[in-house]
Amino acid sequence: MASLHPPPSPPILYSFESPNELSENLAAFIVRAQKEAVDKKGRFTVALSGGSLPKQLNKLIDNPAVKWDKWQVFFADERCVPLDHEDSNYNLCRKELFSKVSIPKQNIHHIDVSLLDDLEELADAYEKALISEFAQKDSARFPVFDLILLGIGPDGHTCSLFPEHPLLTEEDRWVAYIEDSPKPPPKRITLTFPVLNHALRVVFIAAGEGKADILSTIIDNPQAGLPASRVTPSHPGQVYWYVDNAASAKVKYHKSEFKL
Ligand SMILES: O=C1O[C@H](COP(=O)(O)O)[C@@H](O)[C@H](O)[C@H]1O
Repeated sequence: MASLHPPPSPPILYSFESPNELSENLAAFIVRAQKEAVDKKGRFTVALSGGSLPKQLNKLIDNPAVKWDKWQVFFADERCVPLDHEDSNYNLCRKELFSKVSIPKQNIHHIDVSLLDDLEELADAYEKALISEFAQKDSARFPVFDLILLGIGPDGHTCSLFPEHPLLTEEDRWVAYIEDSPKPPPKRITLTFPVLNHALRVVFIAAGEGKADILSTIIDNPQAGLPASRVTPSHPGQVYWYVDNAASAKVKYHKSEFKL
């Protein structure tokens, strides 16, 4: 019998000459996603990562098409440290983006640092922040982000979902915590696969030859089951890869031509 649910769409891979060209085209894509979301629902829900990602959003700054007051910003993962700590993903995004644009403070949903001593409470509180943004306005079992922006680590991790970690099998929670991250700092919270796999658009961003080996494993060999390969949003969700040619040098998968 035919399934009622179409299978996830294959990823779309765009590869650009340089990190600069990557950032420009990524900005154009984000602006289009924002317009679609705002026209439809009056708001744009985005999850940001830390690492190398925030810098690559630089072409959004000073772009008059960006309606910052419509953005509702969450974190795809966060390190459980104070907000002004050098390991904080919030702090990194603040330096690279928030301090340069005008997102209303109440629309940037960071962790509650008064709960840093109790990670279960902290993850629960973050999940509640997601529930109040999504569950009251949409009626889905899991939040449906308009856009989730992700990075990849050299071991194939994404968010704070690390290879072979028990969290890879989480099916119910929206936000989970870990205390044993193989990459420091050890204590983190993360969106789970059910959340990633209900998003409308998930974009992985990677630049530089240091990402070349892991990128080819994630994209060309998804059966290896690395965390980034497990991001396969259900219909009508779509995974995109925005990478530069140095990062995609070893990838055999078909590269699409970028068109807006
Ligand atoms: O620890 C983390 O690492 C990943 C990848 O970082 P990158 O520097 O290799 O881009 C990042 O996406 C995640 O948010 C962060 O907590």
